[in-house]
Amino acid sequence: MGELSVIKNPAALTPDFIPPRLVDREEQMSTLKMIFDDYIKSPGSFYARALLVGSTGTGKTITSLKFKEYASRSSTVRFIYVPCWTHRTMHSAVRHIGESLKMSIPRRGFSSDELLEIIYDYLKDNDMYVIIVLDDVFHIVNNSGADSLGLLIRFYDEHIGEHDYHFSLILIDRDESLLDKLDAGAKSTLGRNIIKFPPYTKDQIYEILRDRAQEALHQGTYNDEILEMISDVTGARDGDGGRGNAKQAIEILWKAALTAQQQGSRRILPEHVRVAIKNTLPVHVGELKGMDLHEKLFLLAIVEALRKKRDVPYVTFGEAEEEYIMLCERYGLRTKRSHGQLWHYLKDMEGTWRIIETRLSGKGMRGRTTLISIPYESLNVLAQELTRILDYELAVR
Ligand SMILES: Nc1ncnc2c1ncn2[C@@H]1O[C@H](COP(=O)(O)OP(=O)(O)OP(=O)(O)O)[C@@H](O)[C@H]1O
Repeated sequence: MGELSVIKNPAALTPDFIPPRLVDREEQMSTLKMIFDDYIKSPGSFYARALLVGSTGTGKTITSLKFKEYASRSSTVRFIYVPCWTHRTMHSAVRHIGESLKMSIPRRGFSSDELLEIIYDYLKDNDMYVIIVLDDVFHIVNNSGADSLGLLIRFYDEHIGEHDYHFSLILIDRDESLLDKLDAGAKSTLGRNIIKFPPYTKDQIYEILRDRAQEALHQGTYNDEILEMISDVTGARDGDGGRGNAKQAIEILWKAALTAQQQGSRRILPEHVRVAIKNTLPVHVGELKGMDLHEKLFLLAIVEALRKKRDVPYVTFGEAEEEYIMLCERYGLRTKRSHGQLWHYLKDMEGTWRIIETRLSGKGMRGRTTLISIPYESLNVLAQELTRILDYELAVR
């Protein structure tokens, strides 16, 4: 029997894939269009420059690629994309620009400034107009210094009077600290054209995943709750840096789908997602031993309630509480914690121990109730560990 296939189009889960639609980046896209429209419609008319900033996985690269699609439709302006993690010095970046134009660039003997002049003359002689994208430009600043970038940003200061702007510039960086490293002139020009990419919220990540899953996975191999489980752990949360990264979310979806497929499952199950999350996120789950006895019991109750569901990654607070009461009885504990205390434990498990995630139920359920999931660890591993600790602690009491 052949392997059951979950993944329909693996290419759609790779970083190179360009999705048909961008989720919630209309504002950034329209600012880009505003800054560059004159350059695109009347090439050479002025020097357009923009700085795209945002933490990793917030869609800066993909937005610049979508902008390229848009601009290429309506004009003769060409794009030259420079991945600065490959071309880490100004010299290497400028060579790459020349090579993209099919120029024969001498290997030695020219500084990057001289090469840039040669490229500029070539563009002028051939009546060509380009938009240069320097992605992750901090590599160049780190290796060649901010001055070399400053010279590029103010390139036409030396060519005043020509009014023949043959290239424009899009810079991409993780934060705005770049500006402080530039000279005053470059800083003020670029500072006026900053486009910010905030981290994605849970809902935005969910939408990105839904679109991606439709492209990449067979119908019926996943459901909304699987995608929600991934958005819960990757979507931005107030005051929690490092989240809101779409790249990580897509990677988790890919790993979960692959695990499901390798295990011969027809569908992605919550346990596949847990393994994928554990392999992707640098999450440190707190030492369970440090928890209160009844907090551990309540956590085991959540684990057991989730294990009964298998296909569904969430249990309600009520279901967890019922399971907790049964567990207390099984362990012969007469004094149980109150509803309010259990609620307090829940907040602690989410905020301090970082082992659960909660969300409010959406439509389809009567009223709004708190849904609990455990995305960071396999349920079997947790159940074993908790039972071992509890058996010991209760035996020695
Ligand atoms: N708004 C979006 N809609 C659909 N897919 C998106 C969106 N934003 C990001 N993605 C996807 O998430 C992944 C990461 O996006 P991208 O590479 O553009 O991030 P980035 O901000 O450039 O990250 P880095 O700083 O690490 O280079 C890509 O696979 C991209 O297709």
